[in-house]
Amino acid sequence: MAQKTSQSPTQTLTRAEVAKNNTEESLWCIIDHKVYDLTDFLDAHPGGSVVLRQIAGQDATMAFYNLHRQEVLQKYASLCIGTIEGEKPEVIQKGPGDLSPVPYAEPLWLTPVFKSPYYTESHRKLQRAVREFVDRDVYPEAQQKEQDGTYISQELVDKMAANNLLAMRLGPGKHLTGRTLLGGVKSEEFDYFHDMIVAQELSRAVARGFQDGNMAGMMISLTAVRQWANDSALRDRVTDECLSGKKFMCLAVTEAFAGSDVAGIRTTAHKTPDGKHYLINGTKKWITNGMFADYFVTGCRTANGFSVILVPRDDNVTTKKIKTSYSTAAATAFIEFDNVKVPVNHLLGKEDQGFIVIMSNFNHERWSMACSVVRWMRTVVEECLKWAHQRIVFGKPLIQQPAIRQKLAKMISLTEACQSWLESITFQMCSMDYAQQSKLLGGPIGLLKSYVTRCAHDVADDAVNIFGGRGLTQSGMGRVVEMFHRTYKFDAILGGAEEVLADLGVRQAMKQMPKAML
Ligand code: HEM
Repeated sequence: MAQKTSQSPTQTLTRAEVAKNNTEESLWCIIDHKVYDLTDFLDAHPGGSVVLRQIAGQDATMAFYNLHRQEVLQKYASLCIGTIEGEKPEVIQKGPGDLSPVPYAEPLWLTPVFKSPYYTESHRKLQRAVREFVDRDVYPEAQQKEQDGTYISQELVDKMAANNLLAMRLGPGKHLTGRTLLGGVKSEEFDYFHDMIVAQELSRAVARGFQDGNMAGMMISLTAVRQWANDSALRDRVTDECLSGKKFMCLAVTEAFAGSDVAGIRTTAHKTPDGKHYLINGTKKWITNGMFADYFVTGCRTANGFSVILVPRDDNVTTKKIKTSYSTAAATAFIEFDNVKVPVNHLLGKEDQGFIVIMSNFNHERWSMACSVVRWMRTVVEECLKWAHQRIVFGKPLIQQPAIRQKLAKMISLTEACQSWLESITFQMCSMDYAQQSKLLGGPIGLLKSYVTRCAHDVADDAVNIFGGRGLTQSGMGRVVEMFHRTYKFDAILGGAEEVLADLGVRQAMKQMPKAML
């Protein structure tokens, strides 16, 4: 029986030496040409000690990759005691910022040799820098918060603010002036393709609740303040507070009484007799980031219509946590406004004419959601390709089953089709001003989001079938697929339900219809 020793990971060992360490007193195995000492890990192994005793002293590479994600080995790197003499690890270890070598895991413009008319070196620089930031700084916290349901840390918010990631979330505009962006990108270069890159890279933290907890509320509400505030001093102060990460903002439109049907809301804003304030009364439901928001961009009924008002939190605002099917890290709230007094300069746009504020603001929100969902679909395609490639079923890799290849073909096609349409719409956004976008792109963006989430439905469905039980399990190999299947509906409902947006798209198209019969 071999003696248990404390070895250095740089040492080389022979297969014969490993074979001698085949008992509970000293249990080694080989995974990808590296030697692991599992003796002290036997009792801690989530898969139990029996399976480890069965591979004691042997090469367990096939068995390991049939059941574990590569990241398991990174997490337990301390168990590695050396490498097999004359052999080299074959598995690719991805570092922070690296592109994936898996086919279709990256959009075509990031795939070697493939070209795109839309992206410049500036986009590539931003993509590299944001990916590295997400891998290093966002991913670890996202995973932890998704699990424990607590909110984003001030430390990460500060880091994002310092790197102008918060500012970039609002899209192109004057709020970027004078800021140096990640990758050395100049603020005047920043267009909607840069914006798309930020949205898509951030969703690579694969934590759907945290993804919304990560300032999604500000992203969809500060845009309305920037565009529609009547008081420029207020606009600039609030912008500075939010983009520096000192204050938090959310969009408070939906209610128990009205979801996508914005016209049905019951929260009221009555002017005080002196005309200096509004008194806000009512409730809001499903408000992303509402739990920690300092400002609420709130849809209200006013004397003769609907208005949007920036409401600061005070003692008359109460927020209660709502548990949804993704993590409470999203800080989703039920809100009560009980006689909240707000100065009239907090009105956004004109009184009773809030629809244009909400509707034009929706475009960027819905488009951003489409960006993230498409990236999620791609991540799921990557997960399925990796799994089908390494999972052995009926004595051969899963990918050798034609039924699985049919599913993958469909998933890849849907993802590529959605990305291409997204890029085409993004190009239109780059060449239109805000007013043109509001007038002409509400319909196409509605159709895009609606179609993308329908495709997400199909991708999620096929992915779970490919993963089997693991696609229903919140840890281990299938955890990304499980999360996508559980949460893609957020994108199908939030920001306008699938059917409502599809209908909007057709109604808007009909407005352009020539009067004459054709
Ligand atoms: C360095 C060696 C190993 C480490 C660090 C390790 C770690 C883990 C971890 C963290 C899990 C939880 C699931 C996950 O996160 O993927 C797990 C599950 C499991 N492990 Fe290991 N493991 C090792 C080697 C092995 C080997 C060699 C075998 C089999 C021969 C094995 C069999 C299993 C099984 C059967 C499960 C349950 C999987 C499931 O429910 O899908 N493990 N292991």
